[in-house]
Amino acid sequence: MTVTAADKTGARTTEAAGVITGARERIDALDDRIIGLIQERMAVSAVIQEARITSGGRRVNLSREMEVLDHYRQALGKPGTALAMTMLELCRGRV
Ligand SMILES: O=C(O)C(=O)C[C@]1(C(=O)O)C=C[C@@H](O)C=C1
Repeated sequence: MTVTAADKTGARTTEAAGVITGARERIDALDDRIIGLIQERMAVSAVIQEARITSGGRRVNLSREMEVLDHYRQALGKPGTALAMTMLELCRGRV
């Protein structure tokens, strides 16, 4: 059995299926860029943590994490805080 564009997108018309397919391609490209930026952030965060640990400090700096969480919350609202917490976990591991 053939799977049509409408089946794949959930649209009920070929016009809507075309819009959705095009927009999904843009989302996939955006997600690739977001993932790349997250990986870049992880690398920069690792440099900071390594410098602090090598100097005798701790991996985690809670006051800075509060600033990061507040930044995301101000930009994206409450879900922004959850997103920032996941980002911080990716960058410094679980605490
Ligand atoms: O800014 C720092 O001091 C960092 O170590 C970076 C970072 C972050 O990824 O934003 C990671 C761990 C710290 O607990 C706080 C923030």
